[in-house]
Amino acid sequence: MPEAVQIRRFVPDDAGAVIALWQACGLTRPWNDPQRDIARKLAQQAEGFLVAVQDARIVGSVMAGYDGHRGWVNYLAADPALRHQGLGRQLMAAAEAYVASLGAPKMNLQLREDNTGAALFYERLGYRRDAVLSYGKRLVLDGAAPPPAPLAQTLVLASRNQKKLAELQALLAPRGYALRLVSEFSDEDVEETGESFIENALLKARHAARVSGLPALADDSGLEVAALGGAPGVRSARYAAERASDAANNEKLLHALAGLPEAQRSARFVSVLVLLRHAQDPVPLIAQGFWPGRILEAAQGANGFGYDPLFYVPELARSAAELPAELKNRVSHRARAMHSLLRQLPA
Ligand SMILES: O=c1[nH]c(=O)c2ncn([C@@H]3O[C@H](COP(=O)(O)OP(=O)(O)OP(=O)(O)O)[C@@H](O)[C@H]3O)c2[nH]1
Ligand SMILES: [Mg+2]
Repeated sequence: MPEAVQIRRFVPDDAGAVIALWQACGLTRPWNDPQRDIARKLAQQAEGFLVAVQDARIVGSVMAGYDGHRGWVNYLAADPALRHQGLGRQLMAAAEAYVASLGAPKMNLQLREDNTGAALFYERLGYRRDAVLSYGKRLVLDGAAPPPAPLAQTLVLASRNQKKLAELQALLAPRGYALRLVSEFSDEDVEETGESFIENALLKARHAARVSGLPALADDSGLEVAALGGAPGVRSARYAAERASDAANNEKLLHALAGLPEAQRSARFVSVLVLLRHAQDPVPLIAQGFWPGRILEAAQGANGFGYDPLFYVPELARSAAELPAELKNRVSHRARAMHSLLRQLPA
């Protein structure tokens, strides 16, 4: 006899099974990349992404969220082998409870006009067809080939941090850009004298564009801890000392927060990206990305770099150093800044 269905939050390891389920239920469409849809949900109200599990198998899913006016539900899927057993109803009840807990006064959903089976299902749950037309406009063409790059395909990266290089390269490769490190062109160290991430990123990018003759990308990033008034902030790399090791910085941070309860350990990573077309570019492209979390009491995980082992990501219930590189690169401050930067590039 199969065990009872459990509904729980989606975790990244569920992705393969969930996508297979969506395919079995006919929910995938060429213009919606399911991996990207999952990544987007993990970045927004991730706790509204639920799965149904039976005998350690994913048999259902639902994505719910609240936009400040209405609750919305997407990707409701129930294993076709378990039809008519109340699984869809159970998932919808969980989705409704979630958006109601956020204060949403009404749940909305969209159905394709020819999906009469689903229409009957929702009517049985008390949903009524609204006298409205649904309009949409695509802002990102997920399924389409990437637009041609407007810049030279090779950019110089104004950084000496190999971990940043790896993350930024992975983010830019799908758009056809390659990165070369500034150290190929100059050994000179740029002093990061700015008070803001933007100022420091500009200093680094100007220098790299000048010594290489290439368009330049710089990332200035860091960790802001609320209880420390935003420190270490722009000084994150040199918090414990000039050229401090990650371990020394982490140790100093733990010490500074010693004894503080969880509720007072909130923090965020910040990444500012600057892109200059040339060394004198008067109109730099600038993008900022933020990643909220909190500081753990002890290091967890071995991936990533810097403060990753101390940075806990509540939506994923893991430290940043426990995330596979590919997942960190979908949800991090750097990924968010890069998506914003890419949106500013002319198509
Ligand atoms: O755990 C982390 N995960 C991250 O994803 C991350 N991003 C930034 N940081 C911290 O902030 C400093 C940046 O300082 P920063 O922008 O000056 O970079 P950097 O000095 O390492 O290299 P460069 O690019 O300046 O050459 C870094 O060293 C780290 O301590 C991170 N820590
Ligand atoms: Mg630096």
